[in-house]
Formats: sequence, C-alpha cells, structure tokens
Amino acid sequence: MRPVRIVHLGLGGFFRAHQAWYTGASTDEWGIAAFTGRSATLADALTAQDCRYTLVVRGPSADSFQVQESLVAAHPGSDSATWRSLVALPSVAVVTVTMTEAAYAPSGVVADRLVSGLAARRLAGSGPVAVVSCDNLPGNGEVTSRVVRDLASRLDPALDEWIGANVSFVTTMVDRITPKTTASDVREVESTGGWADAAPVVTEPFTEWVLSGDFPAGRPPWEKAGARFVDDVVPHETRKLLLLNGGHSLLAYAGSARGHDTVAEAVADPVCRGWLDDWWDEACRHVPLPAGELTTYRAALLERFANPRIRHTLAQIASDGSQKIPIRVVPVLRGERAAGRTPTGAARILAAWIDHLRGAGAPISDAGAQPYIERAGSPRDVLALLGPELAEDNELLKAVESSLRAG
Ligand SMILES: NC(=O)c1ccc[n+]([C@@H]2O[C@H](COP(=O)([O-])OP(=O)(O)OC[C@H]3O[C@@H](n4cnc5c(N)ncnc54)[C@H](O)[C@@H]3O)[C@@H](O)[C@H]2O)c1
Ligand SMILES: O=P(O)(O)OC[C@@H](O)[C@@H](O)[C@H](O)[C@H](O)CO
Repeated sequence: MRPVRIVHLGLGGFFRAHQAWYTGASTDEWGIAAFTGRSATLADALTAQDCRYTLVVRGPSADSFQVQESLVAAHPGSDSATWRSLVALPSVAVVTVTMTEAAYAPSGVVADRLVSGLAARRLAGSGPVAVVSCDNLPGNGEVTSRVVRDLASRLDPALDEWIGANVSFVTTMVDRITPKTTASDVREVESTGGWADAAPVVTEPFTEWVLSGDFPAGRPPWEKAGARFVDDVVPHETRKLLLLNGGHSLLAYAGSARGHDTVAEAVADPVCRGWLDDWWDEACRHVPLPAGELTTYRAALLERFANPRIRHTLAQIASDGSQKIPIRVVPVLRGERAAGRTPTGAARILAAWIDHLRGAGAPISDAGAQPYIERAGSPRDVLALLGPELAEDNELLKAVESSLRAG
C-alpha cells in the first residue's frame, strides 16, 4: 500500500476528482489520508471498500470509469486525535484542503484544524510541511496563511513563529467541474462499472491545476499528470474565478429564477446565454491575459457548461452567495466603475442574487446570508454591505435596480 505522505482536509467530491486523481495519475509512491468535514458517513463508506472508488469521467457522448487508488485512509473530521497524529507524521510532506470558501473565516474550521495539526507536528519535531489550499478563493495560500497565523499567534506565539519558519502556504488555481454524487450515479456505476461502489464521483474530462509556492518536504510529481508550477497564479485564478465561477453564479441565480435546474439547461436558454456573454465581455477586461487566450478559454467553457451529461445543479452553485459574490463579481463591478463604465453584466448578477435573497429561484443555503436577506428589499443597502462606496454610486444602483425581476 502507498505510504501516507499527504493528509487532506475536506473529503468530498472535488478532492477525489482532482487532487486525488492528480496524485494517482502521477505516482504510486504517495498515499493520501483524508478527513471529512465532520460526519462519518463518507469516511465509513470508503473505508468499507478499502478507500477505492470509481471516478466517472463524463464526456459529452461517453463515460470512462477509472478506479482510483491514491486514497489510503478515510476518517471523519470529528476524529481530531487521528488528524493530529497524521499531520505530525514525519513521512507527511503535504496537507491539502477543500472545505469551501466559508470555512476560511477568521478562527473558522480551516484555521482551527490546521493550527491543531501543525501544533502536533511541531511537538513531534517532524519538520517543514506544505499546506495547499484548493478552494475557490483568490490568493488561497495567502488567505490560509493569514487565518492560520492569526489564530496561532493568539494561542501560542512560539507556535506562530514555528509556522513562519516551517510551513509553506502554496497558492493554487483548481478547476474540474464536479457535481455532487447522486443515488442514480451510484446505481449507474454498479450496473455499468461492474461493482457496488457506494461512493463514486462523476466529473468532466477537463481538468486544470496551477500552483505557486514551495514544497519544503517534497511533493508528488503532479506535473506528470498535467499540473503546472508557476511564479504567479494570479492571472490564472482571475480567469477562472471571474469567467467560470462568476458565470456559474450568474446562471445559478438568474437561470434558476427562469425555471432551470442545471447549468446545461440554463446555458441552452438564449436569454441566459446572452447574459453570460455580457458578463464575459465585461469580466475579460479585468483578466490580465492575452485576448486570444481568453477567447479560446470562453469557447471551451461554453462547451463545458453545455455538456448535457453533467448534471451540475444550479442549487449547488447558488449556495454561500455571501462568500462568493464579493470575490467573483464585486471586483469587476469596482473595476468597471473605476474606468467610468456602467457594468451591466456584473449588475445583472448582483440583481439576480438579490432576487434569490427575496425568494426567487434556487433555495437559499448560506450561513452568511441573514444580513443580506434583511436588506434585500433595498438594493442600496445590499450594496452598502458589499462596500460602503458602492452604495453612494447612483448609476450603479440604477443598473442593479433595472435588472431586478419585475414584481
Ligand atoms: N465541486 C467542484 O466542481 C469544485 C471545483 C473546484 C473547486 N472546488 C472547491 O472545493 C470545495 C469543495 O467542493 P466539493 O464539491 O468537494 O464539496 P463537498 O461538499 O463534496 O465537500 C466539501 C467537504 O468539506 C466539508 N465542509 C464544507 N464546509 C464545512 C464547514 N464549514 N465545516 C466543516 N466541514 C465543512 C464537507 O463536509 C466535505 O467534507 C468547493 O467549495 C470549492 O472551493 C470545487
Ligand atoms: O465549488 P463552489 O461552491 O466554490 O462553486 C460552485 C462552482 O462554481 C464550482 O464548484 C465550479 O464547478 C468549479 O470551480 C469548477 O472548477
């Protein structure tokens, strides 16, 4: 069996379609021990099948079934003793994280788990390690470093000093559309894939991973599977966050309000498609990459969104808007206003989100939504929460108000 050299926090679908796939495709010498957020359900299901699972790579016309073997242990997030002992292992060189944007709040779950694991590693004298955030956050390495060091410095300044000297926070852009596994995916894998896999993952053929930072204790040769190591992730993450994730948020709120359930359905609706083009035209002005590269990316993205065999629900994407809108949409809003333009594409996403907060389309699933729900009757008040100067901007307010649903 592969030795445990990576510990992962946030055992969900995406980690198994992405980081675990890159690891399995590039080496057979690195094993991963992964932890769920809290519950034991997925950890138990995976443990019962020796942590093997089927990755269903779903193209527009056919599937391929790939049994993954890089995961060697699966634990519930509540098992903090095992978490600390694994992060403290001298053989462990990398800790990866996929816990959603909301989990990076100051003193939130990411900071809490990483600080407790790193404290155990320091006590064990196991030396340097790399922490690799794979969540959809701009500057995810810097954000992780900030929340971890902020908590550590309050608990134990000596621990913070040790982290400063021993822990490398790597910044990454990650991309592979991975919807939540459904009961019908499980049935289909059993009938077509040939075994009763309780925890398969369905994903798209496209995958991308761009990383920047040091790995002081080594790393798998992920580049063999196509990962790219660069000095500056920012242009790549800006492209992906604004065009893909921003486009997703537009479709999640505006598309669900028009009665669609999935990304593929929404993007097939000419009205949504037109709105997506408006957004992309605007957002592209704020991505520091050559125009030709962005045109190619947009065309590929459209094909990915339109893949009718990937059932990516708008409800899944609509969750946690209070965490996503500020990073996927507001930067374009600000950039366009600074350039003296009216950002109709960005204003439309904001208006669709306000409609969602008022009850239109996908249900609200967002622990941070309450202050926005309370202000949803007044777009100016919502803008004030996103940035006080935005609320003073009457032209922007007019653009948002004119995009709201009638009634
Ligand atoms: N699914 C995708 O297409 C995709 C693509 C790129 C990046 N990502 C990133 O990966 C993240 C996870 O996506 P996923 O599809 O694997 O989701 P998921 O729900 O399948 O898994 C997320 C894991 O984190 C845990 N978790 C989430 N929030 C938590 C909290 N506040 N406290 C404790 N545990 C928590 C969950 O229990 C689960 O173990 C996304 O939020 C995003 O940042 C996802
Ligand atoms: O995962 P989230 O909740 O940050 O965002 C929802 C989708 O936009 C996202 O999961 C994309 O599918 C993904 O980022 C594609 O790589």
